[in-house]
Amino acid sequence: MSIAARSPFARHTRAHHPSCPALSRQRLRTNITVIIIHERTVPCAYMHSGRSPTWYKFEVSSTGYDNPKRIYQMRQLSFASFIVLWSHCHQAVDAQSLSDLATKTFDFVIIGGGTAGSVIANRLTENPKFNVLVIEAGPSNDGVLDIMVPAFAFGLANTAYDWNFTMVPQVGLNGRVLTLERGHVLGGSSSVNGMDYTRGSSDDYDRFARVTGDQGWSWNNLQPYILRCPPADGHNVTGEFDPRVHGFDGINFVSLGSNPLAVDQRVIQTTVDLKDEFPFSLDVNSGKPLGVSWVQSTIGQGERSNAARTYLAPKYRSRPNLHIVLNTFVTRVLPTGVNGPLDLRVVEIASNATGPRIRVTATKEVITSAGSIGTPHILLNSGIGDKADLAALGIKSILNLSHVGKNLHDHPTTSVAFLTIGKDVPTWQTNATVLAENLAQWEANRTGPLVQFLGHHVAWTRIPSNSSIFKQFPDPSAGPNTPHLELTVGRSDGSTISCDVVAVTPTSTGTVKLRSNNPFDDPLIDPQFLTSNFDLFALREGIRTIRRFYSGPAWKGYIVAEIVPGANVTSDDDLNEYIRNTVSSFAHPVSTAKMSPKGASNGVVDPDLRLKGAKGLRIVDASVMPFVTAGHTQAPVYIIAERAADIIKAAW
Ligand SMILES: Cc1cc2nc3c(=O)[nH]c(=O)nc-3n(C[C@H](O)[C@H](O)[C@H](O)COP(=O)(O)OP(=O)(O)OC[C@H]3O[C@@H](n4cnc5c(N)ncnc54)[C@H](O)[C@@H]3O)c2cc1C
Repeated sequence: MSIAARSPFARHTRAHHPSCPALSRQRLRTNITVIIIHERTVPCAYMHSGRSPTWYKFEVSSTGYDNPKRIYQMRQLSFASFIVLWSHCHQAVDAQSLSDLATKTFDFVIIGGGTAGSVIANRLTENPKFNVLVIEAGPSNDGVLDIMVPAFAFGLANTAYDWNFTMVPQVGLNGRVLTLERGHVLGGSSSVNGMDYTRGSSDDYDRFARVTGDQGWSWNNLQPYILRCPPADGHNVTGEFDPRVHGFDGINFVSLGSNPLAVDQRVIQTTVDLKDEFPFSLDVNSGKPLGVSWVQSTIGQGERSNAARTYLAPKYRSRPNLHIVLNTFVTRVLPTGVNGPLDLRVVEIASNATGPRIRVTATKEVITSAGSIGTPHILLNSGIGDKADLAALGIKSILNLSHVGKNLHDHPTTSVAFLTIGKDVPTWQTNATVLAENLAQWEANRTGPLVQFLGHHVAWTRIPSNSSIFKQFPDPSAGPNTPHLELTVGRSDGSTISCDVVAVTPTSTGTVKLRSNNPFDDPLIDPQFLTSNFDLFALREGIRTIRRFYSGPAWKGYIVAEIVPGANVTSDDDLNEYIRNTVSSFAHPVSTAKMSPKGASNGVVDPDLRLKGAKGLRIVDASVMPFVTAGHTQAPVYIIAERAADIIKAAW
């Protein structure tokens, strides 16, 4: 059952409003006015060809709502998506339905219907005796083209599906202010992410086990949960992955790229020509990711496989014991007020900043799955965090846990791009006719170029052990199977090749703090990028490594020139300046409510993910990782959430 109220505009589907590329002003049948106020070209983070897709900025006004003007951005062809977006944003639960929640009984209340929250909701409601409520701040993911179509993944930043966070000025990046995308929609960041599926290394999980004192978090002991995410795809994938390291009956889809790229063979040839430095690795998810492997993505049956589509599929959403409320913001968790140990089973919610605050109580547990930014934000607003910091903002402390919001790890990334002799062919990014054709194919049978997202290969490399940097820093990686660098080789759009260089074992750590005592104010996010020289060294090393990759024989006569940073940018100082001016977040913030051993004074949760110093509340999301894994972070979140669901079920 879903409690989400129906939108008055829900009837405005794609069928009612076909694409309208020439639109400049459109009055719809309802009271919405849409005006294109600004047209701009968004530089493609992953391509340096200068042929970025054109986007449009909309000012939207309506009567009858308390938030009459909003600015949205989207592709021209996505006007229909705009209508879906608008209707979803206004599927607000009315005050009556919201206060009705306070009178109902729930065994578990899950804060955040994101990646982890969807897994927990699914697994707990397998038991018909558990009545579960999920509270999600964002709208529904249903029918949103930019979420469903894999190739449109970059269209989701700065929309209503993104929290639109900005960071504090980064001292390590010449004071630049970066954005941080986070999913603000059912399915959370799995609904907006780049869909890369990487578990990280076996060392990463063995280190989780070591630092938490719980062998249940080790690579071997997590295998039942790791194998719940299978690769499934229509084409012949022999030689592109290792079926022995995958399960085939999980809920999520994971697949291999289905549209061959012109450069694929050159990449594979490089793993032969330069095999000492860039060996072929059959499966990035074997626990030993080092080498060049085929990319695995959370794409299935031609569509993004996000947690809302899979773990909250209609057959699960229709369970009578699962209740999902959308567009509803959790402001705080509160004590039950019963004498005895601090018992945090009350959740305070509101539709918006000025609306009434309603309290919902869980009879068994509250599970916070609001992500690495949302979770510490809610805890701090609740008075759970560093007592002195909270006092400075006038917030009464209910639990002095100084590590809340500390220890923020994220992956800094820069890029390298080359000009090739490859010919530009019109693509959906550059040509409206091609886009219309590709979209028609995708809509007809979920195939074609729009099922692709970026390239097919990634190289995972280590900084050599005799490198000078290890005289200044201990090796920050979790072990010898663990890469220091991710290099997205083989991403080509015809005439250019681009490559993300990612430092996947960063040593800079930062914070998530409160800006004010108003829960509706965005937090202060400060990853402290490149404040550690190790991270700067790693990115320099990454740029030099990628230059060696593309100087292999397979690329002779194909690569014409280096576009950025440019072949003349070679000295440490010049590379440092380029890196400081270009680094952005790879969108992998974690560890802001990290796990530590039972009884340890550091950390925020114990290895069973219970909040330290209280009862009634667990945290299950990316914030509990003690370190960032050396890979993308959604697979670890799925794995953590699958095990957490079993821990919770066992407890009850
Ligand atoms: C742009 C982008 C690209 C990425 N690319 C990749 C990739 O290619 N591969 C990969 O493995 N990982 C990628 N990631 C990272 C990965 O998606 C995340 O690490 C993972 O999904 C986080 O899961 P989570 O459950 O911790 O949080 P989320 O999935 O973000 O879920 C948190 C949920 O809580 C909700 N919420 C937050 N605060 C509140 C509140 N106060 N009240 C109610 N609800 C609230 C949010 O709206 C959200 O739905 C990417 C992330 C982004 C944003």
